Amino acid sequence: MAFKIGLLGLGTVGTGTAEIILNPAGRHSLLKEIAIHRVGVRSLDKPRGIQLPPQAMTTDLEAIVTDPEIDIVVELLGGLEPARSLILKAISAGKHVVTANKAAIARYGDEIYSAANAAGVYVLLEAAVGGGIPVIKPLKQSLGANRIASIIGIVNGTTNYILTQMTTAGADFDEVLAEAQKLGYAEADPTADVDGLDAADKIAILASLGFGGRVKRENVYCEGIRQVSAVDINYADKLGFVIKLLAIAKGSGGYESDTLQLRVHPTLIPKTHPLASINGVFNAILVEGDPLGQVMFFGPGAGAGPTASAVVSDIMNIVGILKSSGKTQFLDPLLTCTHQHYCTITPIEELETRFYARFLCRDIPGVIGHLGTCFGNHQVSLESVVQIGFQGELAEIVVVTHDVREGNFRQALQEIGCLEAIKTIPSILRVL
Ligand SMILES: NC(=O)C1=CN([C@@H]2O[C@H](COP(=O)(O)OP(=O)(O)OC[C@H]3O[C@@H](n4cnc5c(N)ncnc54)[C@H](OP(=O)(O)O)[C@@H]3O)[C@@H](O)[C@H]2O)C=CC1
Ligand SMILES: N[C@@H](CC=O)C(=O)O
Ligand code: NA
Repeated sequence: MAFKIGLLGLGTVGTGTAEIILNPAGRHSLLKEIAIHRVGVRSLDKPRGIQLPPQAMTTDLEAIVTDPEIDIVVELLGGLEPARSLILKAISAGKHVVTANKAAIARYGDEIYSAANAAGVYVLLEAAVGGGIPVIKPLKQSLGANRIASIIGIVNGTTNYILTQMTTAGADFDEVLAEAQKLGYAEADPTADVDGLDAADKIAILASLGFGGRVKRENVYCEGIRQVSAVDINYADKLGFVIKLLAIAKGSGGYESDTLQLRVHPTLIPKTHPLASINGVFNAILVEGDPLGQVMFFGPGAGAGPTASAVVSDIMNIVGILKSSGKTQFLDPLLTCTHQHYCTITPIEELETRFYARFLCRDIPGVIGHLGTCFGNHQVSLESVVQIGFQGELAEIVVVTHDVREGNFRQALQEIGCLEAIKTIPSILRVL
């Protein structure tokens, strides 16, 4: 008897998922016991890249999540609604759920996992972070013995693809974004990628798993890559850095540590750092724990095949459990989410980090001295100050600070902004 899947969505990831299930040859034998029973889409007339029996296709998604024949609902719609309501309905109908929807889980994880635990069903989400990279299950299971100190990742394929193309080919932002959309990497609304929201969803999920507490999505500090310019990419290169969109979660005391720093922003990374060489659509997540030390998960972070690989592995995981126990009255605590408390997130102005700032100023004697005085007034110590180029009549000065409290750095910038010689401060970026 086959285990029946109700597939919600037949777009990039849905099609990739169906392709694997319909072509089990040469893969794990459990795949032969999985059948796509029904598929829910928005439009029945759209041409599809895969052949499915027309009678399996429907626009009535509620009928799928309540269909008594279906064992596992696979939600690959994206967006918040109707995804959230359909997941909750599937759970209350006793279905296990597999989803790639980080946006919905990051915001409604609390509601969804409470419902799933009460109903005795699994909600698995390996595809939601890092696409095809196994990172959710390793964090839940293989790293469970560790006190996690930090999780730092490049977790958005679209922005990494854009930054890589801008760095290596001097490509234009809008053109590369259009390419990423064509390749199926970007979200339906690519502002979620470009503005860092997708990465923020993902780090909220990873932090919750790594640090054993719930995270309020709105507490994740988030900046995207719109302000990263070719000029800064060049300066970063000259100073020995590359610019990447990083998602960072750091705890103060391991598992169930209550205070976390949680942020997404473009970051200058030393070229020697392991994350510096992660290019294109690839993602990587560097986890540091005690006693393990550092471990890095690397692979394709978006796209049909890689993401479907993660979706299908979750389906197989559930099928394996159903086959061996026949029921799931007692959920495996290493596969579920049972956190009850919310972590406290440190406000961004309290955090200490290095900064890169670029100033455009009149080329008059003493400017660098004035900058140094303003920084000194706010306990901001400088690691380097360089004046390399000109933009028209204006000199360009770039500073890199030592670790400083963000609040102090911002106060210093305010004072600097009032200096007669300073015209603008076009870029402020953090440095790892
Ligand atoms: N693309 C990627 O690389 C990755 C995506 N993800 C996540 O996977 C999920 C799916 O993404 P992706 O496949 O790229 O998205 P697509 O936009 O390519 O596909 C979405 C599918 O859902 C259907 N759909 C959407 N809304 C509705 C609705 N209201 N009613 C009925 N059907 C609906 C669409 O139907 P129709 O075809 O008729 O329009 C389409 O088949 C998202 O949560 C995304 O964040 C995660 C990792 C990587
Ligand atoms: N839009 C996302 C898709 C995978 O999660 C990305 O670009 O990483
Ligand atoms: Na993954």
